[in-house]
Amino acid sequence: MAKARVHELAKELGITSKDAVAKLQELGEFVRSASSTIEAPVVKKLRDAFPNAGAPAESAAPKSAARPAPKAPAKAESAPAAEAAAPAPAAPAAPAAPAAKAAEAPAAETAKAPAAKPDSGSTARPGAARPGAAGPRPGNNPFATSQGMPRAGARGDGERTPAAPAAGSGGPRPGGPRPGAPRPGNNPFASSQGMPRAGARGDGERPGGPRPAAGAGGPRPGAPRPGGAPRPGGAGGNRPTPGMMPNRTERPAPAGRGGPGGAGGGRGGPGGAARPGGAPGGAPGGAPAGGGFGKGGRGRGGTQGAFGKGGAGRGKQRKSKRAKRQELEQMSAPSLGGVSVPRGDGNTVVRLRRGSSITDFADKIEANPAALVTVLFHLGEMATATQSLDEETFALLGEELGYKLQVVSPEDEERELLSTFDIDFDAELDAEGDEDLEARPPVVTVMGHVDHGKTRLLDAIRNSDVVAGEHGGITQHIGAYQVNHVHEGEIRKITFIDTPGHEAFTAMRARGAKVTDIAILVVAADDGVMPQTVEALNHAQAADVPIVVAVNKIDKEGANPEKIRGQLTEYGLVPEEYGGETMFVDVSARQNQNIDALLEAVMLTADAALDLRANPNKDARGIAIEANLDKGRGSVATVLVQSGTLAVGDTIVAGTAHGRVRAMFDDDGSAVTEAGPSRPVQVLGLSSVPRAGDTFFVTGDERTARQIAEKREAADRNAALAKRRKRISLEDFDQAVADGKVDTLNLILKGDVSGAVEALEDSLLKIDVGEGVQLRVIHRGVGAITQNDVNLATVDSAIIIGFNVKPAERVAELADREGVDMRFYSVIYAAIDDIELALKGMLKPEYEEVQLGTAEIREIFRSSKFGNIAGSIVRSGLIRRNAKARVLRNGEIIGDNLTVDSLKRFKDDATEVREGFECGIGLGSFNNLQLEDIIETFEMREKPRV
Ligand SMILES: Nc1nc2c(ncn2[C@@H]2O[C@H](COP(=O)(O)OP(=O)(O)OP(=O)(O)O)[C@@H](O)[C@H]2O)c(=O)[nH]1
Repeated sequence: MAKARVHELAKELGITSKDAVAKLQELGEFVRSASSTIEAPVVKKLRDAFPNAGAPAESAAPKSAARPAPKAPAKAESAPAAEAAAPAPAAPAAPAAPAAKAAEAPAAETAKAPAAKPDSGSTARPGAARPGAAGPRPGNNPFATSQGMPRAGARGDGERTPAAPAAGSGGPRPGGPRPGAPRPGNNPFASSQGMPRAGARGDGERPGGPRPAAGAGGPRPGAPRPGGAPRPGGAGGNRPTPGMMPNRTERPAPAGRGGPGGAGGGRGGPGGAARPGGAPGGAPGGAPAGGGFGKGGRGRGGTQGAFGKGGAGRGKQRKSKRAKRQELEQMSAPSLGGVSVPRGDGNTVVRLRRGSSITDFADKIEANPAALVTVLFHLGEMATATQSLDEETFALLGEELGYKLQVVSPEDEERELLSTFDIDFDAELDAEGDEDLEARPPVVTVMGHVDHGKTRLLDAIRNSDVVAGEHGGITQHIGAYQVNHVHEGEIRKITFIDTPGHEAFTAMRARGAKVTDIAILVVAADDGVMPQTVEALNHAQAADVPIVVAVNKIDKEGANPEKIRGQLTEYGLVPEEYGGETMFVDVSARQNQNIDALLEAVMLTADAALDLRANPNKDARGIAIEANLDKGRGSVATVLVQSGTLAVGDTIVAGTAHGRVRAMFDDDGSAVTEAGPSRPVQVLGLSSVPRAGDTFFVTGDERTARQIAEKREAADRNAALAKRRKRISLEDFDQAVADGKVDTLNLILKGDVSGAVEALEDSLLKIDVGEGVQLRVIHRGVGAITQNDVNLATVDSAIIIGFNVKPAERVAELADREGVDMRFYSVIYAAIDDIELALKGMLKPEYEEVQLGTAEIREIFRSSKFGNIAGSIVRSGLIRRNAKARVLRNGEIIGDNLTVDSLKRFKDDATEVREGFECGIGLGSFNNLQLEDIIETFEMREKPRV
């Protein structure tokens, strides 16, 4: 049967064109007007709907499940077939009838499948049996589960008039083993919003593609297709996504034509396999969405006209122009969720920093972030514009929009940034030959459990310096020092980072900086291996840093160095005397006993395990270890030169600080003019204070240094914005487990007294955590929460529990910046309860109302379509679209639980409007508005727990 125009067919059937259009719409076919062309299956559908003029209409449905089936799949794996198969006695056959003959076999199979296995897939679903559901709604398809709900849903949407219930409404169908239901893709709002998605997607070409159709609550990408029954048109559906992309993006113009769309879609199902052109199905599939939204757009245009501007005539003209423009836009940029977003061609590369947000992405493609949020929403993911997204989500979004997203690590980004200044350290290193390299001292960090003697040991080591006092200077703490040690008759230098503990280490590691060559693990012989000992060694091992064990306090009674050796063996540190590779040295920091032997062990380990060489004959590169702002001297930074030689007068950039080296000092306060590899020096002259772990290097000129610093600063600012989210929080722990992101809840406990910390830890460890989840206390301590705790939490995605303690200065800010969840309790049980609930996934965030702003109604515009629009002036704060709202009249609430459905500044949609400005506010169906009413808007924000 050939294509026909609606009015021709109407004539043939002896009905009016209007009736024909109405009937088609009722049947779920979208036709724009009587002159629209409709495809053969739709023609047949219409004929069937008017039995007098043609085929019997109602015959198929009530009969056996198998019988109508052959006809089904044409309608896109599809509703009608489903209805036919469904036990619904009242299921009208009409939609089934036009099915394409080509698809008989698969359809039959599909149709039979449910019959044979009553518990499988869709037939079991009560939804299938609903008489109402079996109606002409194409999407409401009992087959859908086996055939790919999304597809069915999408198709239905594609063909349906905008008013028709979306296929996606199948989502909440009761019961039924529908695997799609609980998935994230199962968008509760899908029923109305699935439509554009399906359209945009052009489902005819990608039945059940791996994308979740919002409307259908369908499988997330990669999700196993439920049911497993062969899908009609499955071949098309199985086509790889990339193949679909170009189709989608290059979809040709007929997007606006609903009628053919439906038909094309119909063919698309069974034909999908054989027909290379997804386009016929796809393009028209897009049509209804476009049409639907175009219409919406015009409607909105009308409302805009109503608000304040222009006469009716002009308004009308503008409307139609706008409609036309929208139509055009829809053709070239198919919409998803009713928004238009600039699209890539499938290969357009967009580079984003790790931790970027939708806003960052929007900036790159010059799109509206809100539009991207909507698109993502339709892909089954919810995110706010500023929330940073993971790579997977970006990939999903990018693929949908035709972009290839590359997530760049901070290291890569730094490399890129520097390459714009023609700086390439990798190439520089590659170019260095053996002849350029000279031995450099090892850099050592001392780590260990609290009170095991780290500080004391560092002091003892420093005092062991064979040439100490040479300069007669006064020892200063600058964050690192060098000692001279006689090794094999030769004076050798060793550099010590003298901030004991993991502090420096974790802080720098968190920034990806590698400073330490060797770690000395201090263990008190009278105490033994403690949690922080283990943690320290874990850190060192994770960073691939060889360890020398200093068994300290051997002077003490009850010291048992052998026990320490035995204990550490369990952690993979096997003493040399036991045949292992780790050197253990028994020392007494207090009595300066065996310190030389310890340094000897460090030298031996360094010589054995490491190639400690660097080129001193070039501009210096290194790392900032410590920095502070001195009242008199300005920024004072201790840097460790890693290669090259730093000289007074050099221009350097360190993190976001830059400047010319005005003066340098070493750890005994002596002025230094030059510092070679592994030498720590205090540097004066920087513009600001770098952070521990920031890299520094010498640049040719000050301008370059400044520009690099500025670029880094901008990048940091963006990253900080994007990172304003919790790495892991108690509330989302359960979800993170479900997503497979974590399987361990790492905790850091800090309390005011050790008894409380221990009690808390004991109780926590007794919690029945359930299967597949672990609870681990990675660090505990007495005292305020420190930056180090936050750094540790950052590295290990831990949550910090403070019991009767508060964070130290600047720590709260750091935690916020790094997205570390900190919680404070003063009752142990409250902490235990929260953790327990989090582990069970029951700790739900508490929200509080935060007022955003108020607006006063100055004028009311009545619109039959959109309800009343309140022409208002914002009196305080701001009015934001989608915010919650209530209406007050003389101080009394006359409407509550409302939403700012639409917000406009004159004719333009606005996301928010600030104090003093006029705007048009639509509150959905709430129409009880009067002049001078106050519209109060607010937001529900997560309440911090106490
Ligand atoms: N008897 C004895 N006591 C020691 C020795 N080394 C350190 N101590 C004592 O142990 C206590 C803790 O020493 P610190 O050096 O402060 O320990 P720390 O590991 O730096 O402690 P935190 O900074 O709190 O992590 C002090 O009272 C030291 O005097 C030792 O070799 N023998």
